[in-house]
Amino acid sequence: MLTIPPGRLLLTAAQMRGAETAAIGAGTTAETLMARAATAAARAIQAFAPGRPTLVLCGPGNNGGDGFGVALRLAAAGVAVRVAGWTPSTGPASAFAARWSRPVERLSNTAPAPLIVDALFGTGLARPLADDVQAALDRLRGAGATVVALDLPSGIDADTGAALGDPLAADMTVAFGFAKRGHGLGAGRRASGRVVIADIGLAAPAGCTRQVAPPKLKEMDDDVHKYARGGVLVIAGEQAGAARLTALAALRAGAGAVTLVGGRGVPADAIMACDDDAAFALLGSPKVRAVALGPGMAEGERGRDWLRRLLAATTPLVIDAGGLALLAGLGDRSVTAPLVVTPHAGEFARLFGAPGIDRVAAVAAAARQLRAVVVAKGRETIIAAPDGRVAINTHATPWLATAGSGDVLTGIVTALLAQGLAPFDAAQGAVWLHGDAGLRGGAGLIADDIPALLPAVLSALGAAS
Ligand SMILES: NC(=O)C1=CN([C@@H]2O[C@H](COP(=O)(O)OP(=O)(O)OC[C@H]3O[C@@H](n4cnc5c(N)ncnc54)[C@H](O)[C@@H]3O)[C@@H](O)[C@H]2O)[C@@H](O)CC1
Ligand SMILES: Nc1ncnc2c1ncn2[C@@H]1O[C@H](COP(=O)(O)OP(=O)(O)O)[C@@H](O)[C@H]1O
Ligand SMILES: [K+]
Repeated sequence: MLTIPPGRLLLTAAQMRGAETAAIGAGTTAETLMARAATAAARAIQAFAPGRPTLVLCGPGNNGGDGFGVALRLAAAGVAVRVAGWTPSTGPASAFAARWSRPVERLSNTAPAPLIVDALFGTGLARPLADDVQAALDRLRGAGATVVALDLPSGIDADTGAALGDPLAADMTVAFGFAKRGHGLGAGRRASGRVVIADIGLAAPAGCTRQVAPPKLKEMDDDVHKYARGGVLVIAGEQAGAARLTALAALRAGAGAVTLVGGRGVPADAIMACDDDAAFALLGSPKVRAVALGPGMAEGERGRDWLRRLLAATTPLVIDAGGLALLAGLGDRSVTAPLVVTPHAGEFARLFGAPGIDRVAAVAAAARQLRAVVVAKGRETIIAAPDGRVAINTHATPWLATAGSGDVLTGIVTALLAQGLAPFDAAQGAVWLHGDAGLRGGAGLIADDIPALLPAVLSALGAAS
């Protein structure tokens, strides 16, 4: 049995401003927060690349203020530091800039150094990088310096990870207070390098997005029986491969018994086969604790019947693949069953419309609208619950982008639901296990390998032998 511990928080720029305002309201000044940020960053830099001649690029806002603070601390520690600025500092940053008594070089013609500290823009980046800033970054990029970004690589949108320019790729990013969503998404994920969190005494507001954490395994009761471990029913179409992958994955992920309807030609092995009528009869019995609908399924009246029936039932349900196409065509999407849907990008757009630049917001809205847990699969898988909770999984590999990989994920989610996990926890646990199996398989991975890798994944989490 898995339990899902809370993972690392990922804040938006607005949530960071809220945390800052609350701290300032409680008596901490903006200058104190900036000093804490600079001290923590200077320490992290000294540990990462000790004593290296350094160029600090300082922007006009508080990110630049952090940069001046870092420059002052590195210089005090005896490091050869130069500062280049773009436009004069404003707000609390100007106090830190004023303490820097050495020259401030012009960003447009400053020479590189072995270590570059990027303190141009952080959470306040509001528009694409200006041409002269971009030109300076492009010139400095060519020098091959080690890059440390303060809070975010300059040019990355804090909320979406979108590139508002072409940032210097950081070897390390020192994030102040909390990681931001942009560190884990899109271009921001690539540009951030290793993300180190510097505690500056801020409290996070409620309801922040989290990164999916590795699940924890609780020991299995030694007198358990197969149906107590969770029976799964898989309602598949005619494609035997997809059906078999889902059913096998459910078994490997700990379902005690898996019954498969459809998937013509699937060999019996450990999978129990039955027909639609027998499966209807099983619904609601203790032999079926969760149902998967859709692997290998084409659109048609049989699938629509199943969909209507399952949505109006109370057994936890996972809908994927062909089941999602049927759901997209359904006029009334009211749901009573605890529901998890697992669309890839194309299926998501068909069901809910194109997500636009803010995928997290789009997936959260979809979950609210459908009153279901939505698992939006991809390089970063975004998992949203109807109550507003959102988690992001990056523990995966592009080798998982292989035919049938999604069918395997469906089986794992269904098995975890059958074991009694709540839909949001089952979805997170399954996505992490699937990602970990992919990482273990590595190069050459095909979907058939993923169920076979699950025993090693579960053992590493401490499954009882
Ligand atoms: N939130 C907090 O509690 C703390 C934040 N701190 C720092 O403050 C940063 C946020 O500071 P700010 O809100 O001042 O924002 P930034 O310093 O990230 O950038 C804002 C400044 O850049 C300008 N600007 C934005 N986009 C631009 C663009 N594309 N081209 C040119 N100019 C642009 C704005 O007009 C403003 O002057 C954080 O990333 C972090 O580094 C730290 O000092 C510690 C505490
Ligand atoms: N670039 C990527 N990096 C990591 N994981 C990926 C990437 N692309 C796809 N995946 C994962 O691979 C799986 C593919 O699922 P899906 O598209 O439904 O495949 P299929 O329909 O062939 O079964 C999902 O779990 C998805 O998150
Ligand atoms: K920065």
